[in-house]
Amino acid sequence: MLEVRDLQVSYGRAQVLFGVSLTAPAGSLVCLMGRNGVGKTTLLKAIMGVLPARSGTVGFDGRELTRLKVHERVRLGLGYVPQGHETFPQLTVAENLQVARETAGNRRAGVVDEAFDLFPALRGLLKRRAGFLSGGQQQQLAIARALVTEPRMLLLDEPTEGIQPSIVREIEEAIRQLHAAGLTILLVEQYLELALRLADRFVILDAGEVVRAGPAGELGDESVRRLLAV
Ligand SMILES: Nc1ncnc2c1ncn2[C@@H]1O[C@H](COP(=O)(O)OP(=O)(O)OP(=O)(O)O)[C@@H](O)[C@H]1O
Repeated sequence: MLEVRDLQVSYGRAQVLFGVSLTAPAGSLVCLMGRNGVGKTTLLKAIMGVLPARSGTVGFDGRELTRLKVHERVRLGLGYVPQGHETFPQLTVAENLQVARETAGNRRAGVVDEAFDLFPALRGLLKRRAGFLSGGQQQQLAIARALVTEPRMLLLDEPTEGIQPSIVREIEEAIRQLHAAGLTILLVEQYLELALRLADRFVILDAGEVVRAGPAGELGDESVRRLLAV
């Protein structure tokens, strides 16, 4: 279970998160939503330790993570797929996965194969440099890269953004399978229909604060749609 309490985050003097609290129960899929620029990416980065929290706490499975470094959070079970995937373009698919496995200190050999079960197309691209893959394939590689660290929780930042529809469907199916397998997932997703199909719960941010949270069934409410309308 992930427990974020009263998190405040700033870029220099510009405060972006103003006391955000949210809970993702073990095994749940929580959709983090909100208009552009409200702080969704900032929240994920602060949960991972990519950005420091000014105050507040991040707890995971009973441990306080707030002062730990990114790689320590990875070793404790958090996996992260950043917005725009951020794969290493000069490295091959195999090397991208190898780097992640080493960072996490994971020696189990079968783990890469399991990631390919989810995205079989990547198996034939092992020697291709990531920079030469399509955007959708790079996104799949980024998810596979997070999975080889064997996380218990996955943070996914808009994995379907700007991706061709056929691969969006594959990514949606992969997320569904990971959720069904028991992974806890925090998914940033702008597309309401996708959130309705995947989420158990949702949290909406607006101007760096949580303005609404609840079970996914409420996502269809007019009042929720209004919070998301541009
Ligand atoms: N490195 C940075 N330095 C200063 N301000 C930043 C930086 N990154 C983001 N911001 C600002 O912080 C606010 C929140 O940005 P953030 O990327 O977290 O929002 P978001 O909800 O993820 O948006 P989007 O849906 O567009 O990805 C925005 O006003 C943005 O301009």
